[in-house]
Amino acid sequence: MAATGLRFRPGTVFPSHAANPSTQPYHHCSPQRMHAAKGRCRLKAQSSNGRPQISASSFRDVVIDGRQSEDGAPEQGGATVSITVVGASGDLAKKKIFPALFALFYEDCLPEHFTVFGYARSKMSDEELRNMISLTLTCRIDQRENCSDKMEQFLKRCFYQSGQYNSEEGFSELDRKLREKEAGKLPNRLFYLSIPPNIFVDVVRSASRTASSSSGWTRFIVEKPFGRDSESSGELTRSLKKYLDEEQIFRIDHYLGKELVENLSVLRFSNLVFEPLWSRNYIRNVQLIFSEDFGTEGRGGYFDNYGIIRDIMQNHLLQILALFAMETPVSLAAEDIRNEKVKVLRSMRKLRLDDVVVGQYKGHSKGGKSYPAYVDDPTVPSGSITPTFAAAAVFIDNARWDGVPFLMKAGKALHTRRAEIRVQFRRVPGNLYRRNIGADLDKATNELVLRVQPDEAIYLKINNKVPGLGMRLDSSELNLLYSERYRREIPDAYERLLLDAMEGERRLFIRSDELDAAWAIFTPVLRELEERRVAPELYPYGSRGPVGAHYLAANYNVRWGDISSDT
Ligand SMILES: NC(=O)C1=CN([C@@H]2O[C@H](COP(=O)(O)OP(=O)(O)OC[C@H]3O[C@@H](n4cnc5c(N)ncnc54)[C@H](OP(=O)(O)O)[C@@H]3O)[C@@H](O)[C@H]2O)C=CC1
Ligand SMILES: O=C1O[C@H](COP(=O)(O)O)[C@@H](O)[C@H](O)[C@H]1O
Repeated sequence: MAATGLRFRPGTVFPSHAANPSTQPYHHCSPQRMHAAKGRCRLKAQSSNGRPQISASSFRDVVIDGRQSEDGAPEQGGATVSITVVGASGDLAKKKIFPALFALFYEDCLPEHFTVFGYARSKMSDEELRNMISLTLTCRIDQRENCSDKMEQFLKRCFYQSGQYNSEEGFSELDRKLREKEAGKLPNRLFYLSIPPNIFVDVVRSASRTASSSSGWTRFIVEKPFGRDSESSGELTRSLKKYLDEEQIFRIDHYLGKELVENLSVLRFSNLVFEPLWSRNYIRNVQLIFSEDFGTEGRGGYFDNYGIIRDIMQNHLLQILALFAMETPVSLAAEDIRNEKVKVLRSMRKLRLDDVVVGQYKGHSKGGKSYPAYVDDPTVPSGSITPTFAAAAVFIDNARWDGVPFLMKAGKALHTRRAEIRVQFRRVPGNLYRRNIGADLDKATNELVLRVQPDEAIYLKINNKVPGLGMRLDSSELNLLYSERYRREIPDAYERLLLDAMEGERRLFIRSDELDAAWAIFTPVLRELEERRVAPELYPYGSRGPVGAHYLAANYNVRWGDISSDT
């Protein structure tokens, strides 16, 4: 396989190469497989914008004989990357970022010379940070061979700096320690802002002034929420751009790092059977569904200021929609893809209040167990009307999608945890088998389901003849269940995105014009919901959500796919 310019990740092979051990997807890292994995993680030579970059591969290439000093810091020569997790004491850092960094290290996807720093106000020694990280290692790696050895090696590369978020002294001290670890190598620095949004700008101001790399790149991964509406988002962008170029800002939407979402474009653009059907001519409606079987437990304080529309719909579901509906990009380069996504978003109608249903979960007892209401959370103001559930019908006013309802549904404390994309096709015109199907022809239409999580799968519902002498049809599934088809584990979204940020690959990060277009769709309705104090429909914790969602779908002659079947 040609390597230059292409991105090879562990497992990016076609089955026809399976006989060649050097290209086999590796499942777990035996020494031989580790060697193969190194190759696959490291072959990328250019970032999507075509600029030469100090990619992970370059580290390995430049430092041919790189050695570590006692404390794990790299020695002279070559390049290095320092990853500073700002807000290191927080929930996301512990739950996702450190485990993802360790998984990348374990898979040999990090550069030869790297250092991880935690930064937060909490007082902690390096040892305490290491202890914290090791205790919260609940990643996919923890059952693997050599995990504890690798963990020890990883922890040696982790350090901590305590400081205020608006303090140039704190970040100057960090800069001093970073320089020490960089030990004269070409320094590249990645800051991950895993902090509440009200301090994003403080951190960027202080860190960019005092802790930017002197000669390598400096990048900032910015977590959501990117504002509450068009105005605050615009303000945030303007403030960040006082200190950073757009090129340095990596706005993360972790749904874009999920395997099935990444696969959406492959499915569409590399299979002849799908793309010709991908329009209003054959597709009746598209459904984007997110549900969680737990409430806002522990995050109520943050959540109450945002609500489910801002937490899930305006970003995760809308990003999936844009990828789903975009025209074929000129190439797979980040700017080509983001150009197409922004065109779709700009073609969308502003969401109307009549096309939205909001809900909030209420307390519920079942089987002797009681489940709290949203407003029982002590961090939620009493009498809050913040929606924990929303359903919406959105439309793309362009030639491809004119009149096709895109239905979104997102909720917390529902009966199941699931994220999926459902594509319901039109009925077969003049269907020869209509007698066998019955009166409701819409029930017998094809449905393509991409289950993003859990149990990743792609399946297509088709009408099929039940074997036998008669002519009875049923709805059956052509099912690609990932756990059966692929032996390898699916990486966490944060692994992919962290690696991308280090490689300067922006394809899965949100550009500022995409963000503006996304807020333009939702801001008017969010304002109206708040100004009119629209009361959410209450639904019991653990239920399927408000019935209003069914009426909304029925207005467009749609049945929710996740309700009508349970598959
Ligand atoms: N947690 C999650 O599942 C997800 C989080 N996010 C986003 O990631 C970011 C981080 O989230 P999360 O880790 O949950 O946040 P936390 O509330 O855990 O905050 C992270 C750290 O920031 C510091 N901090 C907290 N509140 C304040 C404050 N008011 N002023 C100054 N510092 C504060 C604390 O560190 P210290 O006191 O030590 O300085 C804390 O450990 C947020 O933007 C969030 O929206 C996005 C998706 C999912
Ligand atoms: O961004 C967010 O996502 C999580 C759900 O992420 P998942 O990868 O576990 O599906 C959600 O719980 C949280 O409220 C939201 O802020």
